[in-house]
Amino acid sequence: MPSPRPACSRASTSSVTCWARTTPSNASRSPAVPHESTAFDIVVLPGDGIGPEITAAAVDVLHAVGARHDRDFRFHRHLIGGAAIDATGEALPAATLDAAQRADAVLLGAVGGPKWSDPKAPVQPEQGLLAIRKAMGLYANLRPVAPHPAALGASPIKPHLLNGVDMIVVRELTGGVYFGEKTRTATTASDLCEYSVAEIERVVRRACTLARTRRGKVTSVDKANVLETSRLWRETATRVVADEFPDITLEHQLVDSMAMHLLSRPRDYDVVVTENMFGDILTDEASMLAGSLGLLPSASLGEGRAGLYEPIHGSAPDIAGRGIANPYATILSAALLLRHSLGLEQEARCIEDAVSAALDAGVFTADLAPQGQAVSTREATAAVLAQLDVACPAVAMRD
Ligand SMILES: NC(=O)c1ccc[n+]([C@@H]2O[C@H](COP(=O)([O-])OP(=O)(O)OC[C@H]3O[C@@H](n4cnc5c(N)ncnc54)[C@H](O)[C@@H]3O)[C@@H](O)[C@H]2O)c1
Ligand SMILES: CC(C)[C@H](C(=O)O)[C@@H](O)C(=O)O
Ligand SMILES: [Mg+2]
Repeated sequence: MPSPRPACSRASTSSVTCWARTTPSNASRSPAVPHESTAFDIVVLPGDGIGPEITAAAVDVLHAVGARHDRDFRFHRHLIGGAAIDATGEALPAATLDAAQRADAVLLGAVGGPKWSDPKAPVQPEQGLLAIRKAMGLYANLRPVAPHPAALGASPIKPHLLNGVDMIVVRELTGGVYFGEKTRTATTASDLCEYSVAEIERVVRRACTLARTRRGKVTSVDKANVLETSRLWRETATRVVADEFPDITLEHQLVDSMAMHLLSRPRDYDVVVTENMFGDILTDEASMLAGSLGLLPSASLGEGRAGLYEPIHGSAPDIAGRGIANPYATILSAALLLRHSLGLEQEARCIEDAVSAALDAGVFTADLAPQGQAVSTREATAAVLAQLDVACPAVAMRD
């Protein structure tokens, strides 16, 4: 297994030229043996809002990488979310789930939007996303946070706090309050938050395995001063680390103060493991370390090889259809797909280096750029495609 090393953009002129690589090969999932095959079936779920724009960008990049490396990526588009509700009445049609379960990997844009947000509607787009995660057993959602040196100016956090920040949040994805029983009367409502020991153990093990390939530190985030589920979480995490990962430094952090420390001393964190809802909220907050929601990719993994890859952001209805969404988070999610599901580490690095080089070259969409200097989604994608040559010369020659 290659040891983790920083990704250095060859085009970089910044004094900090290495973009910390946050997802070392095969580090966070069951052994991913490099694939013998050169043909791969990738299910693409564009979804709603900016989903179609950003998945189109990532597919373009995958096509280009596939062509350069003689890989046959076969894309199969299916419906999910609001688009699926409009067409079939269901947020996750059976045909979509079936295709996803047979694919080598799934690339998803985003779901949801005002068109489908009536709380009284029989089905909501977000249910499709939760259902596919659950049905595919994708319990570990890896959300790397490594601010790019060229984009530090877009962050509201002081640059001296950001240099060297390199963490991965491992968010539990198929349990907790998201999936507990819901009740509703005219005057009350409840959402049950439930976790089993087995659910906590497996995600903590995933976090510790990942930490072993990094700085060996795991921060477990909970609310053990109030919640029973958090007390079970803390107890279980402590036992798993003591029994199985004595080499890992484990610290516990309450989620409210974590929200503060994340911004005041983000460099201190290596692997952060937490339950479903805390992970959702903390990672949107952490995106401000990187400068934009549009920069953070994610990988949702289970025990099998196939995973689901999506940016952490949503369907951004406020900018949908305008061609200005930042495609980098989705393109970087495609890189995670190549690494974790297809075992194509070199190709994954190629994409990451190309995005890094595009950022170094100042190719910023509106979420990152000073007013008047922003490029469109397509221009940003074109810059990544152009940088594939610069970022991967050795691969280009080999092929
Ligand atoms: N994984 C998903 O499919 C997912 C994730 C989060 C939210 N959602 C859904 O998305 C809808 C909108 O939610 P929201 O507005 O709270 O969150 P959001 O992430 O869609 O948008 C929040 C803000 O960030 C901006 N933004 C997000 N992605 C961007 C990108 N790639 N480039 C530039 N700017 C970007 C948006 O324009 C908006 O101002 C809701 O229906 C929500 O349920 C879906
Ligand atoms: C849309 C919503 C169900 C989803 C979540 O909360 O998991 C989103 O916020 C995310 O971060 O992927
Ligand atoms: Mg979220």
